[in-house]
Amino acid sequence: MDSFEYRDGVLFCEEVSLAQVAETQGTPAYVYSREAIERAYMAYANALNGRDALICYAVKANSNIALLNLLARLGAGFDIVSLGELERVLRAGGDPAKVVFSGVGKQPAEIRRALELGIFCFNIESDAELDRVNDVALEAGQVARVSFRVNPDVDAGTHPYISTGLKENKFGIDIDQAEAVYRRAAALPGVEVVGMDCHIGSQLTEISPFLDALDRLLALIDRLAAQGIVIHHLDLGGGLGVCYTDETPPSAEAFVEAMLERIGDRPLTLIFEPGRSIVANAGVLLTRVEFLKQTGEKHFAIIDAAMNDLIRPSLYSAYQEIIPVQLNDDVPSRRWDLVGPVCETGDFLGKDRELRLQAGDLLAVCSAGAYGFVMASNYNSRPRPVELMVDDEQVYVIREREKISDLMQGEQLLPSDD
Ligand SMILES: Cc1ncc(COP(=O)(O)O)c(C=O)c1O
Ligand SMILES: N[C@@H](CCCC[NH3+])C(=O)O
Repeated sequence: MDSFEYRDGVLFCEEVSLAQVAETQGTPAYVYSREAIERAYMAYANALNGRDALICYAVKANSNIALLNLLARLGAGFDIVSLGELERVLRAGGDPAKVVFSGVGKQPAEIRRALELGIFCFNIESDAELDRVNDVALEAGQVARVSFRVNPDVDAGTHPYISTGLKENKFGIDIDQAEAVYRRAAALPGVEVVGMDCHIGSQLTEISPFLDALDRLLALIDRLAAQGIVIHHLDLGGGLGVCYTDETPPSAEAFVEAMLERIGDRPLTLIFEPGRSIVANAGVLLTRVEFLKQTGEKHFAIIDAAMNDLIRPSLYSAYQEIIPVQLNDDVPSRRWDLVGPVCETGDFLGKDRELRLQAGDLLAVCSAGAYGFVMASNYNSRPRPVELMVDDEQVYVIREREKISDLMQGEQLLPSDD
């Protein structure tokens, strides 16, 4: 987290004190560093230098339009999974011609709109979806460019909830059935076969599962070529992990170089769909300690952020580092469970954390830039946090804190009984 560092005992994001940010913007608050986002994106771009490639940022990781706009300015394409994400990309100034559309359940209206905008490619995940895309394209008088998401049946070695490349997962087309699907697609008038894609899971900390998947896909590409079906692009998905605590994932450069080396001089346009590795460590969730409380042997710090603001710890038992915004060596250190105000036992952001805490202290939950705000909910009728982008000395509100009135928007009372 280079863009976040202590200066005289206070945590800064770039040139901005996070204590100051909490004072002016309140808590909980998501704070992102522009510099960190751009650096993470450029690590991919530089490693691909000169190669025919597209970096399609996975919008699901963090879909704020200000953030998408920064990436679009750097030339990014986008990996989307819904009409909502597609419209966000457009609003952010993204180029539809650099959009790939993933996801297992694309609706006809979503396909229609994507065709109308001329996206780069549909990443198709089943036989039935192929028929739907073909039908919608024919109705629209268009031809859809398609790739098939091949499930290579490799173990990504990650949390079972975020592993996607095994036979037992719902994603993609079994590699053993893929040839037949490609042959069928090649004969359909509403689609043009252009690519192959895969995505084997998220938060991968080793290169070897990517290489295993790549080898299986390259062999399939060769088998298809022998049948006259030419694959023009290969999309390796996202999935590169980040350091939340002591993980040591390969750098984006090392990862891209390993893929390039294995692909050699094959005439393939390469696509990557990174999400987490672009934004996770570019963001923190700022929160304030409301109360300290002891029950039996346990010490709880009740903070103003909760599982509805950041669900990863509750959902995946994910570990996110939690650090003080202002260092305070005068207070004794002890182990705390950091819990939110939501009425669920599973509402915690960290357990058993050694910290020096007093009521009123500010904390930063680290690595919260990916799958943070986007997975936030209004459970317990809690307004979602403000999102802020720091750029050098400036702080920009890129999404206002929700108001109580926002929570009831669209709700209606029944007509009165009299
Ligand atoms: C198809 C696809 N592409 C890209 C991503 C982004 O993955 P990550 O955030 O792990 O890079 C995901 C989510 O895991 C995905 O499902
Ligand atoms: N939301 C998950 C990752 C899911 C990846 C989406 N395909 C996480 O927070 O780790």
